[in-house]
Amino acid sequence: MKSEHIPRATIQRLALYVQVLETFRREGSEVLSSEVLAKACNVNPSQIRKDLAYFGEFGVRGVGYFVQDLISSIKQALGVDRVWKAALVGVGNLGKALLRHQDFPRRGFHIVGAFDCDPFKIGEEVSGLEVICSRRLKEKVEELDIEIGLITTPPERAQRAANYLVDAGVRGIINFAPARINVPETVYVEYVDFFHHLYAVAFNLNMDNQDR
Ligand SMILES: NC(=O)c1ccc[n+]([C@@H]2O[C@H](COP(=O)([O-])OP(=O)(O)OC[C@H]3O[C@@H](n4cnc5c(N)ncnc54)[C@H](O)[C@@H]3O)[C@@H](O)[C@H]2O)c1
Repeated sequence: MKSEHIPRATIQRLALYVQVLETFRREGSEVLSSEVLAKACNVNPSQIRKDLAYFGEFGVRGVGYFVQDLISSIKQALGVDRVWKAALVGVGNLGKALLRHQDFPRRGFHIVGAFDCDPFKIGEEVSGLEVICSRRLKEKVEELDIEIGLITTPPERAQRAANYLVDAGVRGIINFAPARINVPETVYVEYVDFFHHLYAVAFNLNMDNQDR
């Protein structure tokens, strides 16, 4: 892999390529031309070549990409060809839905700890996991080898949840709560908020309506 900085947009496109390639694989395709892959991903073929070039040489001139090989190579490049253990903090509506979602283990992300601060929830079982008091995060992160934290608390509690995770040694956080969190530079945070997508759709519909 080249040591230069890989843009975030490239990482996001690589995830998209895997998603599209897996669909082709399910449908029985073994080889794909770069044009077909590019069209399905809604990018141009040179963009795909540029993105893949960060990680090595892929594809055969005049043939295209071998679907399974490319999926394996991209997953290896992204570091998702292994199991990652995660903790979820905030076992409410969203937290429970994520805990019950079968795609996490299927894709190599095992949520092995569920934490909450509500005494009525502590001890409850959700999707085979006992809800544990968030004060015990540090102990459990060490015991269970947890590397990723998912925050699904109310926004005003997200910083506290992040503090628990950082203090426990977690270096990767996905924050589903609509709040920015402060963490040390060594901790990587991703924010997920479907309202951002709804805003984008609403904005575009609004623009279309104004053009009519
Ligand atoms: N990212 C998205 O697209 C998206 C979608 C829906 C909801 N959300 C957000 O997800 C969050 C959860 O929503 P919900 O409907 O599940 O809320 P909820 O009230 O049902 O659940 C929140 C849970 O967090 C727990 N909690 C509070 N403080 C805590 C702390 N310090 N440590 C551990 N647990 C703590 C509460 O006891 C509760 O069980 C909210 O911030 C909401 O805005 C995001």
